[in-house]
Amino acid sequence: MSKLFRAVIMGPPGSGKGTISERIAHSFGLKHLSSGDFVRENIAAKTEAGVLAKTYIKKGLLVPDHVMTRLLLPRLEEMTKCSWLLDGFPRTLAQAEALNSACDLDVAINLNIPLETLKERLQHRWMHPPSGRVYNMYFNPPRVQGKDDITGEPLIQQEDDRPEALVARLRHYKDVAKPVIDFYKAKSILYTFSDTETDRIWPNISTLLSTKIPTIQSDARCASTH
Ligand SMILES: Nc1ncnc2c1ncn2[C@@H]1O[C@H](COP(=O)(O)OP(=O)(O)OP(=O)(O)O)[C@@H](O)[C@H]1O
Ligand SMILES: Nc1nc2c(ncn2[C@@H]2O[C@H](COP(=O)(O)OP(=O)(O)O)[C@@H](O)[C@H]2O)c(=O)[nH]1
Repeated sequence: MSKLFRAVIMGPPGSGKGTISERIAHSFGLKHLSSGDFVRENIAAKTEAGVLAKTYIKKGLLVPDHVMTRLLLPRLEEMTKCSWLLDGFPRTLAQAEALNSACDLDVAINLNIPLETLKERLQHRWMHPPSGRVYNMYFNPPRVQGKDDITGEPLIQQEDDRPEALVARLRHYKDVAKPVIDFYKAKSILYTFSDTETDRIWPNISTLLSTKIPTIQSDARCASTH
């Protein structure tokens, strides 16, 4: 049987996790699993974890670790035949430890993007909340201004993407992400990419993954996203 490949992608809000994950999923046939999408699906389906998660998100808080792991780990356990890339999880050391007990990771991608770049990007990020699809008015604008490409539904700007909220959000990210980064560094699977442009980072990530995933055979390719 072919070897399965498991990776996580980390980075502050606006660092390009979603954008780069889509490119990886498309180029390497990994399944893109987004924790934000899982949360939104559970909220829409009114599952027990979804109802609980909603109360935190409404207050602009992270969902507690035990709720996130309860939501995510069973989904990962179902995917024994897929190579996957996990985006948005783990965000805390407790989540990284829980994931470590459930499976072995091959690579942890860490995006290191300057603060000014993050501010600029998030100021222009528009989102389609039901699907989690994101746009940028310059980098990847929607076909019709203010409308989602697939459904035609309106796009919104998230409150916490506004510059005033961002600095506190980034400080919080740094505090909780540092132990996770150290955890993966100690396991020698951490790969950090620093630049202001996704298009300059992407060739380096692509080269890394080409060496790490020489032959994902067809039975381990799970091309669709989430
Ligand atoms: N690993 C996680 N731990 C705790 N809460 C999470 C996690 N993943 C998602 N969430 C919750 O779901 C919400 C939506 O997640 P999502 O990743 O789509 O957006 P986000 O926080 O705006 O991140 P980013 O801007 O980095 O894309 C988060 O704001 C958070 O409340
Ligand atoms: N200008 C610019 N915008 C980008 C670049 N890469 C991603 N974006 C946009 O920046 C925003 C944040 O990217 P996203 O993938 O959502 O980041 P995430 O929060 O880490 O998942 C989105 O609106 C993207 O379309 C880039 O290289 N340049």
